[in-house]
Amino acid sequence: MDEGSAALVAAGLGKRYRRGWALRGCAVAVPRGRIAALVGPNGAGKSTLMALATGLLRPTEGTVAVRGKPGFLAQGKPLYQGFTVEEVLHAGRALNPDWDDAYARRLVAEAEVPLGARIRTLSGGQRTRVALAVALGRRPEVLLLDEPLADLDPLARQEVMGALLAEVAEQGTTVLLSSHVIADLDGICDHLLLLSGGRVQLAGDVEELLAEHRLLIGPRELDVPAAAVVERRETGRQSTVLVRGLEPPDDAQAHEPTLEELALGYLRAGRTSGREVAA
Ligand SMILES: Nc1ncnc2c1ncn2[C@@H]1O[C@H](COP(=O)(O)OP(=O)(O)OP(=O)(O)O)[C@@H](O)[C@H]1O
Repeated sequence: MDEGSAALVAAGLGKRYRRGWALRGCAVAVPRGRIAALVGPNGAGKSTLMALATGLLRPTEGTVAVRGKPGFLAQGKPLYQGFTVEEVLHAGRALNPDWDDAYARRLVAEAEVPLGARIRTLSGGQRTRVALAVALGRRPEVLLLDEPLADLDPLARQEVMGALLAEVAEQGTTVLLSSHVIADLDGICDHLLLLSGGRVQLAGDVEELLAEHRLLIGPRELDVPAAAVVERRETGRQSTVLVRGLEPPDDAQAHEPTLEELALGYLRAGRTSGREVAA
């Protein structure tokens, strides 16, 4: 990876809370203009990485840098519940010297959210669209979104992602987006950062990663070189094996994994090999 062109870079990054390490030895390089998926199970360190990148937390060791004007949408979309949408936009303008009011208002109008409505009366999807308008109103170059899709129904998730994609494609914004629903990120994210137990388990260009892997389905006794196996499961008389950099054997069906199959394979493998960071 060429770190020189990266918009978000971390080296040897670690964060220790009183209970132990939440993140350790993380090397990250998200290339400029990419939409990067930040994926991992509960407690993997995703929010911690976001908070370190935005400067809300200080690293215990190592470094992290955002190269460009940052924008951040924290988990839970913190907007004042008693404010109207108009008041939220007003606060955005008052707090940010480089606020683009026309742009933020256009995004709210596109979401068909009434300006006079109080935040607490909005649906989850509408609230997310307002929170995104506030985050984008600053015209960030690097946008960090911590689970923006949580609590949204599938239709609202699609709408929010569509709106976000249209904006960042137009502006060339770099995005780091965390989500538990990996299927939502398929076809949208072109870079993957997979965290597990506070470590980076897999990172890189999504298309390249998918092309390097195959999901094999074959007989239980399917013979695959151990070095190529990422994860292997046996059900009944069948083996399902995720492999990297291997010409599929003749007695197996092979297909390129989806982003979800790839990520789940690595996450399950990480769980069983006990690579967690000691607390
Ligand atoms: N303020 C804190 N004090 C102590 N421990 C913390 C704190 N914040 C997070 N942790 C711990 O650090 C680890 C990583 O947490 P983090 O919130 O970064 O994970 P996450 O991947 O965002 O999880 P989730 O998917 O559940 O949101 C967890 O073990 C968590 O308990």
